[in-house]
Amino acid sequence: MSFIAGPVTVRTPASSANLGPGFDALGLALSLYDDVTAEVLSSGLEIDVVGEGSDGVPKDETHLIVRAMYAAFDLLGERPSGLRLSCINAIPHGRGLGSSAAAIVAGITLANALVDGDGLDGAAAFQLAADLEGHPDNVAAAMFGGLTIAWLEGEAAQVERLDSAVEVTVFIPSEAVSTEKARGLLPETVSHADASANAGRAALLVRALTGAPHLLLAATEDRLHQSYRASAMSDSYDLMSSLRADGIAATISGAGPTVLAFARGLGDRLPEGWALHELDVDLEGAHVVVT
Ligand SMILES: Nc1ncnc2c1ncn2[C@@H]1O[C@H](COP(=O)(O)OP(=O)(O)OP(=O)(O)O)[C@@H](O)[C@H]1O
Ligand SMILES: N[C@@H](CCO)C(=O)O
Repeated sequence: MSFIAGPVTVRTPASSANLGPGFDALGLALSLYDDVTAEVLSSGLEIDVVGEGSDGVPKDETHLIVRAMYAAFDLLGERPSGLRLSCINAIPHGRGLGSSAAAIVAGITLANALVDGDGLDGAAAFQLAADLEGHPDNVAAAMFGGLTIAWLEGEAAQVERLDSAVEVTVFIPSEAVSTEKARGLLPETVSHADASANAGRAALLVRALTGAPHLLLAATEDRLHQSYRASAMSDSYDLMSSLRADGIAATISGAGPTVLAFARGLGDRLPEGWALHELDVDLEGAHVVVT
């Protein structure tokens, strides 16, 4: 196997998972991006990070993008002799906007682009991303763009992708909550009534997000995860509840603590010290940037 020298740049979108009732299944790609450039070196590993996470992420082989690249190269049969990575990050870490999924998908997409010949096909790339992330919802949206419905057939990750044109505002608190911590707050079992309520709302949500926005408030009602996680993100839970009480469809984005609202013009609801972005749905997913 051989490699091209590069450099190659990959752009990967942020994503919001769950969207209320679609826990671990629904994902929406958002117009906030990380750009990562990689090139092959004769030896060594050089990593430069600008923007989100620049102070926190490791600059060695434990860097998540490098781990994903190596995992893809290992499936393909060989790693390059050395690598240089340059990351320009806009997706905040540990906020529920799919930063880890974007890093994993960027790494796999870059590895494919640096191989001189056939890389992993779409199904193999998605399976690897879902295995590395541990659940498929964010990686589906980051890889394919749009609105994604992901599920598992045994261990095999599956995805169905739809277009969506909803407008979104995200409210991002300054403090992170790790996905690991937020998942640890979930109960082992839930009631049949709660499970069936979520199944109905999740079905309705797919319709609401693909051309029936008047259904969004009802369709984003959740009983499976948001209330269980409220203790780790009480300001976010309060903001989401107050937006919903005013008729605005709002959810906790992914594992939180970002609040996502399907509306615009909400600047007056922004808590002090938080950041706000008005975003569109990204329809492209991760892709090589052609210059
Ligand atoms: N661009 C990146 N480069 C390197 N490491 C990253 C990058 N993005 C995320 N990570 C790693 O992933 C961690 C955040 O992952 P985590 O799953 O907790 O949150 P998230 O992906 O931002 O949120 P969510 O999964 O709820 O959408 C970071 O602390 C960092 O270790
Ligand atoms: N579905 C996941 C998304 C975060 O990665 C969760 O809520 O834990």
